[in-house]
Amino acid sequence: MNSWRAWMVWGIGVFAYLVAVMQRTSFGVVGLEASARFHVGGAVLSSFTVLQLVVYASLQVPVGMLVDRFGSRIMVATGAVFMGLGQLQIAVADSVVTGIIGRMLVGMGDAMTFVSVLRLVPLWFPAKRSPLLTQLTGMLGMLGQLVSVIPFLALLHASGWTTGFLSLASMSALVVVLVLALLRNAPEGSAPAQQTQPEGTRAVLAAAWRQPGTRLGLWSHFTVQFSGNVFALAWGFPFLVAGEGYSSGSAAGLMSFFVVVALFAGPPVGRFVSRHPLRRSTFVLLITALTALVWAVVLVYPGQAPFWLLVVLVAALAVGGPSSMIGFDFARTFNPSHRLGTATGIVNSGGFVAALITMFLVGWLLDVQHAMGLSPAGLYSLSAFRVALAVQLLVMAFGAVMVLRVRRKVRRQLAANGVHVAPLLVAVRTAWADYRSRRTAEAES
Ligand SMILES: N[C@@H](Cc1c[nH]cn1)C(=O)NCC(=O)O
Repeated sequence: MNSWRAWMVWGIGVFAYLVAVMQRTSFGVVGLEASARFHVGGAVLSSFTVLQLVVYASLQVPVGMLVDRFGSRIMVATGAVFMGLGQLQIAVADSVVTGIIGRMLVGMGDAMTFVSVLRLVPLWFPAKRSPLLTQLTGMLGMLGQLVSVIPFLALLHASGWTTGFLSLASMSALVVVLVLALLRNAPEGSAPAQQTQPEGTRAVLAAAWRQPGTRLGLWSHFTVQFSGNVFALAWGFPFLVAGEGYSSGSAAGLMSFFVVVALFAGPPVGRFVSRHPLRRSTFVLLITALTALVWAVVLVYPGQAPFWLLVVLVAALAVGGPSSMIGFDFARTFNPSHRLGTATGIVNSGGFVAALITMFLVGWLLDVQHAMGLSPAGLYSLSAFRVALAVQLLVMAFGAVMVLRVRRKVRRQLAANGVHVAPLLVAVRTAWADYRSRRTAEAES
């Protein structure tokens, strides 16, 4: 394996993903301008994001199957073409319908990128590097969110809507050129994806789904990622400002802190996964329990929650992003490479489906309380948010139960292959005893 080539291919893949994240988040940062351009309020504007996410989530499995069939190169390039066309459309759109079509095109292209880029990792790098590189892919891609918050917003303010979105479209054009010129599906000599696929497309899907490791990845992604998405993409800002009564400047600060924590948490999570592959689901469950606990404290806190508590909440939510990458690690370690795209697509639909369901439930619970006169202080009152956001605890509990159920199957499968996972307490006690005897041996030598 030619290592500089592997790094170049991965680097181009990561750049394509970073641009996809930038396209994905670009609309969210221009809420005020979009409101004026399309003459609509927040509710209609949020439907732009929701529809984009619906398209993204519903395409994950088909995209995964296509990546296995045609390889990453063509899928990443096609994704960039769709995103470029979507942003061109937004650049000239002046009605809600034409704007939504643009965002849906962006969602389609975005859906094709992450799964395809992740598939490059095990094909170009040795297995021991995969957990960390998977984390780094997610982490570096997140920088795209900062690009849309800072330079894109500045350009749009300086040169106007059309120039801003045309510049985004040109970034996708650059991705198409780079990918077609330099990105290859696999190192020379290893057979291209479509030739190594011994089963038909449907059989690949069925086999990926039947593998309990894929479903453990799906439920891990479902359980640990959605709360952060719901917060960052939909309800975090209204909760902090209208519910908790903080200024929009403080809320924006917390949102930026979210990105920073998610960025820095990636490598430690990757290292943990490399060192303790048999404790991946336990890690997911611990982070979920921690998130649920912090949410519970925030939601029952009498009156306005103190700022430090919200900082803790945002940190817990942000760690959910890198932790959800463990889901892709399950997909990779339990599936052969010819169905890795399909398995990754199945996993990636988990967190986004959970986020969409929860976003809807929170909105619905706010509406119901208001309609029934249960939130006299207003639709977005703190008491109404408390009830509505508590629904997340149910979704987390459901996901955790599914993780535990599928994990039993995975452990039975591992045991059949001679790998026995000791109960956590036994493993911790053994590790502690090993550590103590190492220290004693060091002290005596
Ligand atoms: N878990 C996220 C990515 C991530 C990594 N670090 C923080 N977030 C994920 O599943 N991403 C899919 C995508 O298309 O972005």
